[in-house]
Amino acid sequence: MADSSPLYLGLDLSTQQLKVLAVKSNLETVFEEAVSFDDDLPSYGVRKGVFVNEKDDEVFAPVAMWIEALDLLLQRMKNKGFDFSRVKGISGAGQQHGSVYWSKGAESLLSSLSTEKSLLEQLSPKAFSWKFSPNWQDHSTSEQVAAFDDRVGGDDLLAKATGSGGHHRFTGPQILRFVQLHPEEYAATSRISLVSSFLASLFLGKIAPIDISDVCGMNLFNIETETWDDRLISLAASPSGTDPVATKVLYEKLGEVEPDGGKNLGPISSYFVKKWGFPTDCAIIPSTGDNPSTILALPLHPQDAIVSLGTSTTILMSTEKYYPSPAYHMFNHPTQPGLYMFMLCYKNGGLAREEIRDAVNKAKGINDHSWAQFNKAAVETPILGKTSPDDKAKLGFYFPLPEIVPNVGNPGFYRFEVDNTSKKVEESKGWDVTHDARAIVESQALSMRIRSAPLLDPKNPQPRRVYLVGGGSRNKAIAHVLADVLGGIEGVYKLDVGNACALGAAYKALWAVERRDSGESFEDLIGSRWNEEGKVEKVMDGYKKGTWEAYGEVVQAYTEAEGRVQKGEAKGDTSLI
Ligand SMILES: Nc1ncnc2c1ncn2[C@@H]1O[C@H](COP(=O)(O)OP(=O)(O)O)[C@@H](O)[C@H]1O
Ligand SMILES: O=C(CO)[C@@H](O)[C@H](O)COP(=O)(O)O
Repeated sequence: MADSSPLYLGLDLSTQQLKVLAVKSNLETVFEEAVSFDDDLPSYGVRKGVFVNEKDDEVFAPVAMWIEALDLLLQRMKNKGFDFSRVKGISGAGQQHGSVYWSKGAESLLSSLSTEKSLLEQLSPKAFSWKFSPNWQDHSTSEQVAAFDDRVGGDDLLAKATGSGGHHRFTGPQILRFVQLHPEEYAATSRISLVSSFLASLFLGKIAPIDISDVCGMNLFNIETETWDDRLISLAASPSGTDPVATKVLYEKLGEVEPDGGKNLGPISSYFVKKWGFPTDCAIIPSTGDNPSTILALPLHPQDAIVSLGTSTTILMSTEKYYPSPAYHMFNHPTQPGLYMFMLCYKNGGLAREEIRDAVNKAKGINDHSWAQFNKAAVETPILGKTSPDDKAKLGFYFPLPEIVPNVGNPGFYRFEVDNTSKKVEESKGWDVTHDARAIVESQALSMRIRSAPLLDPKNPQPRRVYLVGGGSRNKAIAHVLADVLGGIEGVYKLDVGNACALGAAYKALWAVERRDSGESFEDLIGSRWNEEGKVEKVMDGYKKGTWEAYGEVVQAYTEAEGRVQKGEAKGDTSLI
């Protein structure tokens, strides 16, 4: 007999793809599908999911492309025989910070969709006052970020209030720039969604509220008072920052924030029932950011860290401590009031590693994008590129794009050498590009190690476990170097679950629908059904005596070299070879 047990869908609308994953109540993943923006929707002409306007430091994506991706994803699911009638709940994960500007007619369009036509035909362009969404790689808002920091007395006070100092990609500065550059389109905007709440809105058939965790990526929400911060809303609303009418208008465009990550926002819109066969009682649960969603892909212990090796590279931890600093981000936990998510986000993550991979291949006369040479070089190069204890340590910083951590506006590649005895840090005259394969992963991991230290128990300054997720997690050489630098008392693990953000979203939908009452926590419900066998694979030992300590010895030199890069005092190179 055909299985008719409930299914829960998690979608991930990330930079390069829209993915979906379905789980059963016992947490078993039974279906996965994806649409790649570059490969499956070439007519938009995006590269790696985005358009880049280098002149103005803008990075953005067409909203229509995401809608067409959803049409295509559902069609592919149907073609594969997916049984929509079993879906009892849907939640999602969206690339963070991006904003979608709905037109005045949007709600009525969303609520009266005809099954004769696709979502794309009916919503684009009419449902939007602006056809693009700024992407998290955008770097165009320096002026606005300075205004945000100043508004509350500096980036440390902004971090205290909102969980982060001012950041180019954060939605508040992006909205202010939109107000300044596109006043007519802003006036024609009825509501502003994040990418996550945009996704939920499509399924709900009306504008969904912004989620309690993803809202922390806006520089607009005060985590301490648990409400929009009036000082920052009024700044984003008008360049003067003192226009009460403009402030009121922005409050209306943003709407309420939903405090319960497991709230049933309502049943799925009738369009999806009639067109695809979803049941009428399928619940739409708030979508959150892709990073908050990732920490829901497994029951995370205190002192555990997740390293997400996607387009961006992030390190995530769940913590009871609200310990804000402009050096990193704190978000509300997506399901548990009183818990927080710590995050560092590197723009030069996957794309920078790919540049080095290609340079290493080129140096070896290989003209493709395979990882074999990069991996060989990363594993065979000794720790910090030192072949003997007296050798100088090699430290590299690889920023083909402007970087978030540290805040570096000018792209470039920087190589330093550290004298073993004097600890003097000098810019290198250059080294063989094969050293860069290890050096880039060491550099990214050292940054994570140094900046996550305040969150770890000082008596136990290593994570308990490091979990790797995202496209790069299948790479054992990267895991090897990360393990050397970060340690990990129990080791380094790969979360073998397909897409962790989509899985976290599917678990969130499951928890929201099946929790006994609003008191049953996500951790309790998912923890009681979780069996790590088949889902978690140990890929490396973590702590290796001597190795972890060797990296400890260059922490100071690393901080000094990074400071020079940040202050523009290092020369660097514009190419690797
Ligand atoms: N074998 C591999 N080794 C290292 N990196 C890889 C490998 N396979 C894929 N990647 C990286 O994974 C990234 C995409 O990760 P993914 O998690 O799918 O993306 P997104 O962040 O858009 O969700 C690419 O930028 C690519 O560099
Ligand atoms: O900007 C951030 C987090 O602050 C990024 O992590 C985005 O959320 C995009 O994620 P991916 O598409 O790389 O998964």
